[in-house]
Amino acid sequence: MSASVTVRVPAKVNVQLAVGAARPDGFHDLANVFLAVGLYDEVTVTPSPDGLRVTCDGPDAGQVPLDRTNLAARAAEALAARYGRTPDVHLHIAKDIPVAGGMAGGSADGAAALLACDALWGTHASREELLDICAELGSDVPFSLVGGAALGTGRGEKLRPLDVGGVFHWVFAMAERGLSTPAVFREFDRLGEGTDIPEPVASQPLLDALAKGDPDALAAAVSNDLQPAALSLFPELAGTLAAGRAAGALTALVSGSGPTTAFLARDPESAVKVAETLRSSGTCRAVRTASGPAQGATVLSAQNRHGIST
Ligand SMILES: C[C@](O)(CO)[C@H](O)COP(=O)(O)OP(=O)(O)OC[C@H]1O[C@@H](n2ccc(N)nc2=O)[C@H](O)[C@@H]1O
Ligand SMILES: Nc1ncnc2c1ncn2[C@@H]1O[C@H](COP(=O)(O)OP(=O)(O)OP(=O)(O)O)[C@@H](O)[C@H]1O
Repeated sequence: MSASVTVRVPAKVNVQLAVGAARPDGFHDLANVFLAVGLYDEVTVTPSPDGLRVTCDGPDAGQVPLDRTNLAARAAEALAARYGRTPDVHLHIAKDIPVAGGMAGGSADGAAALLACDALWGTHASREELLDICAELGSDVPFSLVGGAALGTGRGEKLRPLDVGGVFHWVFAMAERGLSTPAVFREFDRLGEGTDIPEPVASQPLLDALAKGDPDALAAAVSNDLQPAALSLFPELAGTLAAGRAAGALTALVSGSGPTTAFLARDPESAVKVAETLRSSGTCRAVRTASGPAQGATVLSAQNRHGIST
């Protein structure tokens, strides 16, 4: 049995986020087109005789809960419960995905911890079982496991993989503070009060643009129904979006529930230019470039108790 397993897991951007009316259970039906992008967390799991423990390093580590509310801890507990064992592991998160940024950072850690514990414990859960546990943990977690590009329906957990015909180059601007996902959905409900909210449907031009790998067509088709709600709670984001557009981005949008803003560039050179301009614009905390699609949660290395890679 391995004594340490490391899993790498990507962030996501939603290139389409169509949101329906609130359901009786409080969730919203979505047509959620996910694209995984190359900003990664790594979760390393090792046996811990003293019980479950979480540690974290990285620029945003101070904002990550280290108790049992951490999605990585919840994933380890969920897998252990299914297989009738104790979740006696140390989970270390090397965090590079912004926290509370709308890029599914916590969800990514949940998916990574699940895959890592499955490998460490040799539980050999089926893909379906892993996806079931992911869906219990959160709406974005199944996609973090799968990666690539996918259409999420239901609350976002029912996935259909999508073809992507090329690499898309993105710039991400991190905001000065986070936004709470439930608060953004609540604001969406408030803004929509008294209006007819249509059923969420995936955009065919958008799916075609992804399949062709055509950045201009994708730029013309992206949409995010949560953007007005995110802007209402965080009006300064309008300035960041405008700065990126003025810098030559093909399009600018809020990533998921925000407040990270996403800018599509035609090529890597143009992404670097947009990133430089945004960095000096004074409208954001930090700027990163990343391309997608990126691979979902992947076991990077496993070591036995003698420290030998297996
Ligand atoms: C905004 C997105 O990131 C887009 O991918 C997701 O829809 C949010 O996914 P997530 O963070 O995994 O969300 P969950 O942990 O499942 O739910 C957190 C909260 O967000 C709201 N929520 C989430 C998903 C959904 N389809 N409808 C909702 O209304 C609910 O208030 C819920 O209590
Ligand atoms: N492993 C984790 N990493 C970061 N935050 C976590 C983690 N586990 C739980 N959380 C909690 O979840 C909250 C949201 O963090 P997260 O980074 O997942 O937001 P997000 O990227 O906006 O999520 P999403 O895009 O899925 O809506 C944090 O404020 C934190 O309290």
